[in-house]
Amino acid sequence: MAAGRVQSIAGSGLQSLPPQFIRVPHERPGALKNSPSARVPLIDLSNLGEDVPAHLRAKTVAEIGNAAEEWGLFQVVNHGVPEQLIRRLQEVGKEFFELPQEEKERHANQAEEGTLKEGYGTKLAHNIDGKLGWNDYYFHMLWPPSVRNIQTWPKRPSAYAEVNEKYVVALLAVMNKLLYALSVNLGIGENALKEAMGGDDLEMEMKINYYPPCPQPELALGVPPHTDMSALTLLVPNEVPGLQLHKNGHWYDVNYVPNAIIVHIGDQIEIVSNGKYKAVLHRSVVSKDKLRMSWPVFCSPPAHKIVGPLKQLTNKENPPLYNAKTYAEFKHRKLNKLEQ
Ligand SMILES: O=C(O)CCC(=O)C(=O)O
Ligand SMILES: [Fe+2]
Repeated sequence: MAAGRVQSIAGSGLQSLPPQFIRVPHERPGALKNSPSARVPLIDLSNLGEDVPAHLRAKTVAEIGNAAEEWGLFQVVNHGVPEQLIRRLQEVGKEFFELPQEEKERHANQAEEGTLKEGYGTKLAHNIDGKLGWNDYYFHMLWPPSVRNIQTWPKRPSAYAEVNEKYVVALLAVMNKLLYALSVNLGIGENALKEAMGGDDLEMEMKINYYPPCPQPELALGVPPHTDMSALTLLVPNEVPGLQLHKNGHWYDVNYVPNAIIVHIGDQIEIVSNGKYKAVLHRSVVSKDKLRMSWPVFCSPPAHKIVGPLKQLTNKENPPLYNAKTYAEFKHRKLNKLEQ
């Protein structure tokens, strides 16, 4: 099946949702009534600064550690990424999606089932009765500069590359702070997690999610339930809520906090921490009359890096709970639904 763009389908003025987007009843957003809005932990990252009293820093490290253990997701404020830069990132991403369809198609990726390829895309169903998400996306490598393929980035708007290059530098500092705090909280030395994720070879990938208004949002999902394969995912949404996380058998809305960055613990941090930190199960829902967009940046080890439970965290009483393997192998297995 050729990939129909959700944006084009949405723009054709439908009154009801085409069948390929209708989820089975138990997957529908309304299946669990009154899913409460979760007050996910909100953490002030300025308290990790060098000039902050030691007891405040220790308190922040503990807050981050607890959030990673209990929720696998939290939001950070005073993170050091300028508000204006986040706004620019969002403007240039939105402007790309507002280009004429033929121009967007010139950036179309060569998507194969179950993989993300650089460029503009729409996910294909994984199997014969697989349902589609109400979502188009753009995906490209962002960091380090040696892995960027600028020719796969949007060419318009013309500020796109410059804004993204600035954004990733600011975001790298946030990622480093988080990996530092997560390491210190495990009592394994402040650089241990960064090193376990590849040190300076750690990679960052930009995804822009575009969720147009949906005629029957109660029957659809934007992105179906999953944990991210990454180490950490750092996401900024627009102001339209839609991210939900699964906790204690319920789906909870993640509340929108202006200018906050949403941090997801991904599979690789769960593995190296031998399960102490939890990769968060999450999904996105869509809106009847509003455009939702989100900008997750996936921070992941390079393909060749072997990832397994850290030796310092395992012993006779705490045997390793995960098999060590390269990140490339992990991805291959997850995308093809093979046992890890
Ligand atoms: O749009 C969102 O808030 C979540 C998207 C997501 O989970 C993903 O793209 O991996
Ligand atoms: Fe995700």
